[in-house]
Amino acid sequence: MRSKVTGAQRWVVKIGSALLTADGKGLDRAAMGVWVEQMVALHNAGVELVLVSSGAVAAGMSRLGWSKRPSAMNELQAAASIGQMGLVQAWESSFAEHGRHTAQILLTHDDLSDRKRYLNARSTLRTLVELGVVPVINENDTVVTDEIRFGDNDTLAALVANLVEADLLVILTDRDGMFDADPRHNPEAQLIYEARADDPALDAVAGGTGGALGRGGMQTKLRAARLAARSGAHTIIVGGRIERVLDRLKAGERLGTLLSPERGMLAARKQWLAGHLQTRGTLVLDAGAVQALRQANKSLLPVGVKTVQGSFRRGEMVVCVGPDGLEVARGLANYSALEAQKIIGQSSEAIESVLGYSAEPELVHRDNLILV
Ligand SMILES: Nc1ncnc2c1ncn2[C@@H]1O[C@H](COP(=O)(O)OP(=O)(O)O)[C@@H](O)[C@H]1O
Ligand SMILES: N[C@@H](CCC(=O)OP(=O)(O)O)C(=O)O
Repeated sequence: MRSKVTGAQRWVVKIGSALLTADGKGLDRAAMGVWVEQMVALHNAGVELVLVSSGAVAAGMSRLGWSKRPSAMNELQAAASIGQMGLVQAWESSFAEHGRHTAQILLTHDDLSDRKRYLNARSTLRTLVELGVVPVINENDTVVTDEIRFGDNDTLAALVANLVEADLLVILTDRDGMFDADPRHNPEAQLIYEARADDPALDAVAGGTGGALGRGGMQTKLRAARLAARSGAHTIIVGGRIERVLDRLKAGERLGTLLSPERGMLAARKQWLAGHLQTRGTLVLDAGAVQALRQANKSLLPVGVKTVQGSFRRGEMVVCVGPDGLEVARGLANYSALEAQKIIGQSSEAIESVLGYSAEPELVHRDNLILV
């Protein structure tokens, strides 16, 4: 029984090109329908789901009648933009049969390394998930080159797992999981059931690149598991054609390869925060706020802040000091310095009328706060 999997509340499910297309002949609608049924069952069981779907290039190739993946970048990008239409239509109509909506999100890695875009993507995704809609994410292939060339949606899925703070990343692929050698070349290869994501022995076994349609192979899947582990997520690499694979994973069956993070989710996040040394401003707290942070492990609300110093943007690191000027904590601000100036000393309910909008009730959420 895999308790980390059965207990996971937020899943990112990534489906690769190798699986989505029926031997290069367009999208495998029947297979998509079977995954959708299972995803809907997970949803009904209270699991929050985000889907990362490849397959745009492969679907575009089929619409254009191309049998060979083009090597020219402009042709790949054209194929992706044509195929993306079919891809989202197929997901939307399949989920609609179960009364569920989907939402299309196209992202690039650059979007996620820019703090402001990162926060915007995060709040959109959170809102969609709260609305019970399944976001369907793919790379924005028109504006990127490296990712489409390397077929690296595995990395995108891991970045999404970090973004939505998923506890589980499920990478569905055309093999049963990660083997101790490339099964295409070594029929004796054995499935690895469990490992620590950071185990260096895995580098040697994940050497080969992918198949004709997918491009990343196991290497990008391993890297994805390591990235996902940074925010404390577990990763499962598993065969998407295994019967009722998602249902069985949810039931705790030992399928595929489970790659575990070295630390728990919150610990991983706090560690990441602690390594974030550059601070952009200071919040001076009143005695009550200092006590709430230190003794009750609470979030910092605007009402407990007396002054704001420095110039910081939403998402940047600020130092929190007590009335005596001594550092109490540091954390990521939910509002910029200019916005913070306007809302300090006020109740969280007042944020909306002061700013004209309200992002979060806290100035710094406790998950983004480390006590000093
Ligand atoms: N150690 C390994 N275990 C399993 N598969 C491997 C391994 N090394 C390389 N591979 C290859 O990786 C392929 C899956 O990657 P890829 O084609 O990129 O799929 P996807 O489109 O699902 O991302 C498999 O078909 C397999 O041949
Ligand atoms: N974003 C592109 C390429 C991504 C890709 O091939 O990734 P994968 O099959 O997951 O290794 C697509 O949708 O076709």
